[in-house]
Amino acid sequence: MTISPSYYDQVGGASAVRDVVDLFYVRVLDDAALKPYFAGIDMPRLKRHMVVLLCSVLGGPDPYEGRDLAEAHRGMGITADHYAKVGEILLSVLQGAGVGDEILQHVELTLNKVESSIVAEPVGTAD
Ligand code: HEM
Repeated sequence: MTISPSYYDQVGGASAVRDVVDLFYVRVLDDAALKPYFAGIDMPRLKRHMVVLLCSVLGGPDPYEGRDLAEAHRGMGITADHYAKVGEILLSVLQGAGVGDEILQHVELTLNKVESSIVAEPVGTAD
């Protein structure tokens, strides 16, 4: 019987995820529309929490112990457009790091699932 390695192992573990997260925030802060959200934020701490979250989404060994995503983003007024931009940056950095389609799809699905916790406006409502 073959036990296939977790997505976490396939992407190269914590050090690969750290590299992805570093580049992710470089790209996010490089975007004039996104940068203001991060004014005054403790970026090393944010990066640490994002690394642990992304590792756990990929099936890594440690559970995410940062704040609940709804609580962490409450009151920021994040729009669906800005959310989409951030999601695209994450997927493009993962793709640039050589992460395969199956894992990209898993991350995209997860991003869709947590969107309503993070954006400040109703998601997917017609009126
Ligand atoms: C795309 C999905 C997103 C994920 C998975 C995510 C994940 C996280 C995580 C894990 C934290 C740290 C929570 C903690 O303090 O324990 C955080 C905080 C934060 N996020 Fe996000 N985030 C996302 C989208 C966004 C977007 C779209 C924006 C703004 C455009 C944003 C802005 C922030 C800011 C400013 C903080 C710092 C909050 C603080 O320390 O007070 N995030 N996010």
